Amino acid sequence: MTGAASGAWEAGDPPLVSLRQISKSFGANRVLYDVDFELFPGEVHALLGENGAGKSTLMKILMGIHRADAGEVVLQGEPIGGHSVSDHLSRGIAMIFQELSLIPNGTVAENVFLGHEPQVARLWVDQRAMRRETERLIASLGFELSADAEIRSLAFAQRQMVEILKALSRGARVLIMDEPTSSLTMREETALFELIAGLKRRGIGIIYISHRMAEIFAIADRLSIIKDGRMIGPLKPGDTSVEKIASMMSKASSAATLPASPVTPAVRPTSAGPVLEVRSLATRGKLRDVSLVVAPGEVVGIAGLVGSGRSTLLKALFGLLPDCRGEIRLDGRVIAPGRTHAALEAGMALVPEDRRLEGLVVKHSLADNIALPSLDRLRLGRLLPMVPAARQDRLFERFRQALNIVATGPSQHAQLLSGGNQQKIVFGKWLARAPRLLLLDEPTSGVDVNAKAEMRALIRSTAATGVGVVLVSSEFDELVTTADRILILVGGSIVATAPDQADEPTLRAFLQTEVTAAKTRVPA
Ligand SMILES: Nc1ncnc2c1ncn2[C@@H]1O[C@H](COP(=O)(O)OP(=O)(O)OP(=O)(O)O)[C@@H](O)[C@H]1O
Repeated sequence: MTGAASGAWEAGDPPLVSLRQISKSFGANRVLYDVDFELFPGEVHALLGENGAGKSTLMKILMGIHRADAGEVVLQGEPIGGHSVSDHLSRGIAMIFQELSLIPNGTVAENVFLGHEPQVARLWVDQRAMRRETERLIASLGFELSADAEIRSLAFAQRQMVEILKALSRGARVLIMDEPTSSLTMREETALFELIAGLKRRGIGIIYISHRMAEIFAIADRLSIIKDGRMIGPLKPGDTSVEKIASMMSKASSAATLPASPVTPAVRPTSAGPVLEVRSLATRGKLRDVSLVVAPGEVVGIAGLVGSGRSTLLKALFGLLPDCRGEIRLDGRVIAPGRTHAALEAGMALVPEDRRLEGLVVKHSLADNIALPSLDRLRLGRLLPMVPAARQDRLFERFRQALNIVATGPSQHAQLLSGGNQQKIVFGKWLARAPRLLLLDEPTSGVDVNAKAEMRALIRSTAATGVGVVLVSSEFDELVTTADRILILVGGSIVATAPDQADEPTLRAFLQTEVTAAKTRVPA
């Protein structure tokens, strides 16, 4: 599907939204410089830029969360004055967040109309009208969804649909989507693109933020790039290429070199054998009889659909699941399952998928965050347990350069960093510990295209020092370019190894075949 071909947007239509000459600073940090941006009815306009370039800030101004220092937001020819989220929402501007904000034990209809329920004589909620309206909306978009279904029973993609219904029920004309495919299976991704085509036909304009180039070329009518707070574009996807966009986004492209001495190696290999040996690992319902071996210097990729048990496997290895059974050996030494402290001590490190919940102490400084797992090695000495701030700052500086982290300095609070830069901090803090085994769960999710390449090179160069790596990723290009071997996980079991040297389409097709085969297999 090409964006322009499937869209309702025609050049010459008046714009739905115009952002004119927008400027914004946070304290002394100037983030946006005189930015112009337009969105037309029925258009998918992709917004790109390196992590920390200012995309979310611009969108928050459009949504009324932040007020611009200068410039104006114009909706269908009318400038929007104040900055109030409810005002902008009532004018039809809505954002579909990555972390969805639904009430799990409410129904679809209750969530869709949350906060603007139809009422009977302003006394009570008109349940029937709410259901009827929800069903009408569902039917008009051709969703497969019941108005009565409870949110907690729905898959992520269906929850995303509810978020979209919620926005449309409030009369949204502008939808902002931030990395909407990151938690979707392949089939759900196709369904989302079809849904977007339907929204376009209704004249809804979509601002699509993503670091995944393939999907931008699949669905965007136009794209604009923010570089260091300044706007480049708009461009037509047909007039450019992934390489050109990557070089337009990048400042001076920084060399992906790991700081040569990551603190000091924590645990030296005790044998020349495998780094990791796992036998018959199982957790109730989620992992079944998983066995795998990782050699020193090897990157083992795990491919699977959403819900196949990929994150569970990493958590089980790292001792985060108490009800886990089986045998785990690191450098030949047995690590009891369900013991995080033992896993950490033995030299494992886990970069979790959910950086905000599991990866960062958001109210602490970047230097604190990056140093946290390495404090024992940053201390002055055994008898002098204090950690000099300068050591933490130096550690932060090394990773800031290697990963091109956009931050005001080591003392900046982690919560003020852009999403992609937060991910780089989580990645850096575990790399700094110099682990023996690095467990990576979607390590480059939300990270810009240049930084993705840098992080992948870093994973390779870390492995080259003898570290074992288990890499879970839903980005097939990441697996085929970074992993030495790719295991296929279906329904909590490793069912196959992908063919050597498989390219992206081969891996995609191989996984699909294994998923289909697993459905027909009789359970043992
Ligand atoms: N509330 C805030 N206070 C201070 N600084 C902020 C705040 N919000 C964002 N920033 C800073 O503004 C800059 C732009 O951040 P923004 O989140 O807009 O980037 P982004 O392009 O969306 O990045 P990403 O791709 O990583 O999501 C960053 O340097 C960030 O640290």
